[in-house]
Amino acid sequence: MTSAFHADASLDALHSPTLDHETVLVTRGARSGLTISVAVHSTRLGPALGGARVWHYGSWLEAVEDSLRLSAGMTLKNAAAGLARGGGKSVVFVASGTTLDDGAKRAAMLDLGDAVERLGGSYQTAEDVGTSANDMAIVAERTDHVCGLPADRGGVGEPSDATAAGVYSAVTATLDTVFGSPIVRGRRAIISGLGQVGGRLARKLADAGASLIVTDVNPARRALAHEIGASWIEPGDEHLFQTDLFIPCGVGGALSREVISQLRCAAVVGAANNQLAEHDGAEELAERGILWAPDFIANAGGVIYLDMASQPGADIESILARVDGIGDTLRLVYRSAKEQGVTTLAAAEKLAMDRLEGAALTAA
Ligand SMILES: NC(=O)c1ccc[n+]([C@@H]2O[C@H](COP(=O)([O-])OP(=O)(O)OC[C@H]3O[C@@H](n4cnc5c(N)ncnc54)[C@H](O)[C@@H]3O)[C@@H](O)[C@H]2O)c1
Repeated sequence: MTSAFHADASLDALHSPTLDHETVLVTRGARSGLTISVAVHSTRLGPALGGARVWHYGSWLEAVEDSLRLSAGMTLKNAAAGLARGGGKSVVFVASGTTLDDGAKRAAMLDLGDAVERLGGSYQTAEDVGTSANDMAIVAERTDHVCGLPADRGGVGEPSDATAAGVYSAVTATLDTVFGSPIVRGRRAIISGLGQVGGRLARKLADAGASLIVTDVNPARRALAHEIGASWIEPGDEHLFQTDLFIPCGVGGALSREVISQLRCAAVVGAANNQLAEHDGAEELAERGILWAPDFIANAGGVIYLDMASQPGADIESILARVDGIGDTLRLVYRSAKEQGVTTLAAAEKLAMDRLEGAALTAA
C-alpha cells in the first residue's frame, strides 16, 4: 500500500523505518563519476513518469533523499491528474560549487540513460530542473524509456509550455475562489523564479494585465522583467510585499515556517515542486487565511502533456483542454477542503489517494 506523501523537507526519509518506494537505484555513473539516484515510488497506476533533475546538493545522500521526496510527489501528481502513470524521479548529484561543462553533462546524461535502462521500463524519464530536450536526446542514446525529446528527433519537446498553461489555469481558479472573479487584469502578483516555467507564466500574466513583481537568483533573468514591464526586486524578501498572489516558480522549500508567517498575500499558487518546507505548512497557511494551491495539482500540466503527447494519434486540442482542466481540479480541491474542514493539501492528497485506492480495488 502506498502511503500519502508528506512534502516535508526536514523529514529525513533515509532514516524512515521502512522503504516507502518500490525501487531505488543509486549508482555511480561509469563515465561521469557522478552519483545518480533513480527512485520509483509507485507503479500502481502504470509505469512511473517523472523528470530528471541535475542539481547541487551538500552531499549525495541529500540528492538521494530529494529523489525519494520528488518521486513520491510524482505518484500524487500523476494520480490526481488522472494519468495511468506511477511516480518516479531521477536526480544527478552535482557537488555545491561545481559546474558541469558540456562534456561532463553529456557523460552524466549517458550514465542516466544506463541507470534508467536498468529499471527495465518501470520508470520513464523526462526534463526537469537542470535538463533540457537536448539532454533527453542524449539519454535516448542509452534507453528508450525517455520522453520529451526534441521535435527534430521525433519527440514531443519540452513540457514547460504546458506546465505554465496549467499554472495559469490554477491562478484563475484561485483568483475566482478568493475574489469571486477569475480575471487577472489589475491583480498584483509576485513571481519568484523566472526559469522555463516562471518566465512563460510571467509573460502570460503580463499579457493578461497583471501587475507583476518578479525576482530570480539568476540576475540574467532581469532582462525578461524589463521586457514584460514587471518590477524587478532582488531575491530574498519577495514574500514581504503585499500582493494578491505569491507565485513560487524556483526550487522547492520556498514556504518555510518563517516565510509563511510573513507572507502578505491572499493566496499562493505556483509551479515549484515541494513548496512546503514542512508538511504542517499547509495548516499554517490555512490558519493565516492564505489559500494554497497544492503544487502537485497546479503544476501537473507538463506531465499531462508528456503522457498524452507521447501516445499514438495524440491530439493537441485534447491535450490543451486537459491541461486547462487543472483549474477545475483545483476548484474541486478547494471545495472539498472547505466542506470537510481540512487543508487544501489534505483534500488534494485524498483526491490522489482515492484514485490510487480505486486502482487497487480494480486490480483485486
Ligand atoms: N519544467 C516543467 O515543466 C515543470 C513541471 C512541473 C514542475 N516544475 C517545477 O517548477 C519549478 C521551476 O521549473 P523550471 O523548469 O522552470 O526550472 P528552471 O531551472 O528553468 O527555473 C527555475 C528558476 O528559478 C530560479 N531560482 C532558483 N532558486 C531560486 C530562489 N531561491 N529564488 C528565486 N529564484 C530561484 C533559477 O535561477 C531559475 O531561473 C521547479 O520546482 C520544477 O520542479 C517544472
